Amino acid sequence: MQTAIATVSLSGALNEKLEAIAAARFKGVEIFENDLLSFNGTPTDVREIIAGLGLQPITFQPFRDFEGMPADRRERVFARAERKFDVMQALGCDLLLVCSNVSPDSLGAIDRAAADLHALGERAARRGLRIGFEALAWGRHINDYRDAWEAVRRADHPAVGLVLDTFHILARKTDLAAIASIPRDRIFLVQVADAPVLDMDYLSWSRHFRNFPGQGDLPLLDFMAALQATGFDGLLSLEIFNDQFRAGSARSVAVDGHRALIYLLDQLRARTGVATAGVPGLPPRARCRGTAFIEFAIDEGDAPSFRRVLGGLGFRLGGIHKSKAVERWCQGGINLVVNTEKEGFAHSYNITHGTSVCAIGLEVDDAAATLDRARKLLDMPFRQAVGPGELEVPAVRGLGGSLVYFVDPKSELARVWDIEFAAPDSGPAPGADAGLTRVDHISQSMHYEEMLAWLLFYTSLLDVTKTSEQDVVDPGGLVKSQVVQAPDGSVRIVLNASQSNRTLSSRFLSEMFGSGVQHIAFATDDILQTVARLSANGVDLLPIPENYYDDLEAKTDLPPAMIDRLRAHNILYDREDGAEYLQAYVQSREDRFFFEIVERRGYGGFGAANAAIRLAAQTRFVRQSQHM
Ligand SMILES: O=C(O)c1ccc(O)c(O)c1
Ligand SMILES: [Mg+2]
Repeated sequence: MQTAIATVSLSGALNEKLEAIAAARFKGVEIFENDLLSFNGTPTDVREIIAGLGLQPITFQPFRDFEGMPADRRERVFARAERKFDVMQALGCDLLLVCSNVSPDSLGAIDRAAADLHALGERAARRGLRIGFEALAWGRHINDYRDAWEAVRRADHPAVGLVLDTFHILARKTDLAAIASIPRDRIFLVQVADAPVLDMDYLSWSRHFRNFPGQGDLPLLDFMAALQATGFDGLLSLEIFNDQFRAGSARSVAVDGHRALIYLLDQLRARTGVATAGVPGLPPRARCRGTAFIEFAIDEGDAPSFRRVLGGLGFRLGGIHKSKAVERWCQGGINLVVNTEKEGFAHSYNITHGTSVCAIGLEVDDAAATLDRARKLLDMPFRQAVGPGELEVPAVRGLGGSLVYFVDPKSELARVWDIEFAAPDSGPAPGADAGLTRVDHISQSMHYEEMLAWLLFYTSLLDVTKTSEQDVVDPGGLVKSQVVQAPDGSVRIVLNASQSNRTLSSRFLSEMFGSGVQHIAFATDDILQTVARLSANGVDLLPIPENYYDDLEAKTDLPPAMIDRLRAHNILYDREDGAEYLQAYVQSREDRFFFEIVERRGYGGFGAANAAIRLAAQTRFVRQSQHM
């Protein structure tokens, strides 16, 4: 299988797109005519750029409104095609993609389309070129791959073949059974695109909302399995019309595309047991066992107050790094790493972002295999110099340049705390343990354009599923929120983004100079006891308005004494199908990260019903603090 991507999928000028495509290690490229027309260079120049980058131009496209034109316009259409053939020969590209006619002037009948395709095939063959015919979902007469195939079959010309595009096929929910009857050498090109399920006309949906395989909701694996059954081993190309991708960085979008394709073929192998030739086998998606640690990059000036916050939350100093200015703070099964080093990764991260989470450590079944998978998915491994007596903990770059480390219970990594840390001689007197048991979830804020990329990063690497996208109302605008989580809930990561720059999520991005962890939720088995201890430790919780509790009283059958306790401690409450969720937020005076406490009583969600209340309370609180 040869992997490729269409230039239309990326931002920039043609040369920039080509460079990004080569850098992302694709072999082939579909040249979109508009990218050529707007490029300041001849087709021969483009041919040289492509060759210089080690790429192959696999298709020139699209050639529109061809088949079924009335007799008086037919010659004109062929003359137009001959001009495109000239360009293709200069480009060194042998396949012209002809998409089905959308013109109201066009005439139907498969035989007419077949005759036109045959005649075009004759002309193409004279120049050593080929024609691939594709059914657009909104084609006037041909909008179904089965009709396109019938036209190609009847054209009966070796230079005329079929182009299958998953968007057009799956958007219309076309039955896939007929793919099995298409001889594999008659399929000249397969274009893959995913998309979220949206209720809109095919053309707008296709031109603005396509995304990479795995980023949308279309049953791409069903299609791939049907295609694999034909023995197809040809060109597989991403053709993604997406407004966010066109606005993003061509280089990172191209890498995302390749990652998505590798992951798609990996899932296909897992499903059918048949590997795709030329695609390396990957270790399975990493099974998550929990959050091993969260590392904070802190400068020395901020460290005392940060330690006070941790102490107030019931954490105690559990270890001091043997050779670095790094501390381990513990409570229940939670490990927080406080890094105040003056060099190295955490230090540079702190210089750019200030006090922030610079790394997340995930416990997986097999850390080395996880890193191997990450490499094969074109994720970015991270290494820095390791001192004597230190372990090299496998890591990749995560959101906003932060790190994701992998540890496991089966290697030396399991003993990292014993190997690298010594017991503290003395430390600040700890506040009372607050009963926090584990990291419940980590919430990350990012730019809207990045969200699809990070969903793909997590879902392709880890054994996690994503929930559907939710809109949360912030006083400053809407926030899109989507969760990736392990099947057993051992790891839950909430991804937030908004297009408004006035939401808490966006203010965090500007305050922190980039995307990153905005809040961390710790779990407790008894939130009432936890908040009582926090209160005794002098920790203030975010005030929740009285109206909220009045409404809670009206809509639930909670006993008044319980409502009073929730009210007294500023605890938010949600119930779904008998399962309960209780949450409280630690006050934060800035638009920076903050902590949350949650108790789940069989509850799997994230208190979506309370999100708007909480965001309003936080916004109000930060504004008041800033005016004090
Ligand atoms: O949106 C279009 O017009 C268009 C053009 C060429 C394609 O291959 C396609 O899938 C869509
Ligand atoms: Mg297409």
